[in-house]
Amino acid sequence: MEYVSTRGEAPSLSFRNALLTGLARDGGLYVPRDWPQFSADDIRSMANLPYADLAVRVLWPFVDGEIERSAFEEIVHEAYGTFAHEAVCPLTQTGHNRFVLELFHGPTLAFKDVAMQLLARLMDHVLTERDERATIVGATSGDTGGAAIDGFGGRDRTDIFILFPHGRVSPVQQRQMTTSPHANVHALALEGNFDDCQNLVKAMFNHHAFRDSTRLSGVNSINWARIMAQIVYYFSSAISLGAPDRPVSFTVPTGNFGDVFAGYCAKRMGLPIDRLVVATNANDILARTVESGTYAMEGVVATTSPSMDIQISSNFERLLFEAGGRDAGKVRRSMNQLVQSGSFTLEEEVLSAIRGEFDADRASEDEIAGEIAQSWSQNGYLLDPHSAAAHAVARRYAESGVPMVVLATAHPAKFPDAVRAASGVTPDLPNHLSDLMERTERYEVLSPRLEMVEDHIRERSRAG
Ligand SMILES: Cc1ncc(COP(=O)(O)O)c(C=O)c1O
Ligand SMILES: N[C@@H](CCOP(=O)(O)O)C(=O)O
Repeated sequence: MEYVSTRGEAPSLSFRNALLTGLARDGGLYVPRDWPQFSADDIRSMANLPYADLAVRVLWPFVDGEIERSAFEEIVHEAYGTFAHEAVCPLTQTGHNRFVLELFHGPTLAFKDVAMQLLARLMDHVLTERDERATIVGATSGDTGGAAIDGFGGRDRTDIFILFPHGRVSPVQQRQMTTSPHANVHALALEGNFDDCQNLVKAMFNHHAFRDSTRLSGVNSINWARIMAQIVYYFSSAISLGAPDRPVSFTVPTGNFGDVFAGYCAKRMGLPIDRLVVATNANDILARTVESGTYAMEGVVATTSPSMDIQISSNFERLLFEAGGRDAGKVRRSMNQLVQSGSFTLEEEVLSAIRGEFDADRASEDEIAGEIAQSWSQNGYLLDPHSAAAHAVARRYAESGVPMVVLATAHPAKFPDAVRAASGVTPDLPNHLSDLMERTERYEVLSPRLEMVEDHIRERSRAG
């Protein structure tokens, strides 16, 4: 499979090169040249497969031939062997025709593990085959960082640098990044918000001399392989609920638009998805965009769902590319306008293509707290604030006869203060993290200046 950039000016790449590249050299994001297709019979034949076997079936067309099939199977099985639940991503029913897809049974209790456990092993495999090293950079609003550090920590071929907004992640999230015992892990607390961290990561990729000298690789959802891995759980949950013979809708707590874009990919591949509902917190740029047709940045407010406190939603660019008929010129113009004026307006046909697939809505802080409380008192089911935002929004989009699956993207124990305040219950961390708050922290505080961050990384990277 070949991968093309959403901005049309970078060379197309093979799977292995797209995996190691992260952001395209023209500033765009890679997407597959074609969408693999699964017929209804293909999907029927996937019923009852264990999660790892299903992942091999769904993902193989994206990898096809570039990694040996037996090695790929081994990597996938090893990645999902790290999950604490036999089903990997189990479904729980929380209401009439409403289900929660639990994506938090991985090592760091966040949905990021589903992709990161696979990505780290795939990168390691390719780097070993090529006898190369890489410098991994990532920006996080809390969860990507911990998951990446768990995936890459101790791997000899990579040094990993994670930029997080100082003081704006939960204490559990911070410690998952700052207590790694591995020398190849570097946690960097930036004086700024998540968008500042993400802008710095993109600026490092766009600084080609730095990028080449440090052999930069990215693990944010700008990396296609992150999205790819997340497609699988749309298949597993929809098949459990009757696909391909019954359509299913999904509500997805959204920030960088990676997770919900993976649902869109699943639909393009033949999975009968009815609606994809984008759920935001008070940082509702995506809900406003779908309502008004204008993507307009405002300030970020800190919420109890910090991983969604985002204004620059990277993967929306992938959707613009698809909804605009893969017109890279249009994407470039919109992205340039965003940089210059902080907003862009969608053409009528692009907006109507988006509205044809997506709904979007927000949950306020009060609604999120109310949802955590209601779910606990009615069902004895604890939601974390991100999942609660989606669960609250999902109630508004119930359709008779179509199951609604709400993606639960984090374990409530990652956000104990917000969960306790809303429900009166303090969720416990699982055993493997029970001493997390006593572990010694190691991190550097930096100001969000490109030269300073680059110098810091250059001095510590072993890849150059
Ligand atoms: C717990 C949680 N929920 C939801 C999101 C939003 O996901 P995405 O950025 O893929 O839209 C994130 C961060 O990515 C997260 O960590
Ligand atoms: N919410 C994310 C932000 C980064 O998103 P990514 O999916 O692009 O890595 C986080 O938790 O860090």
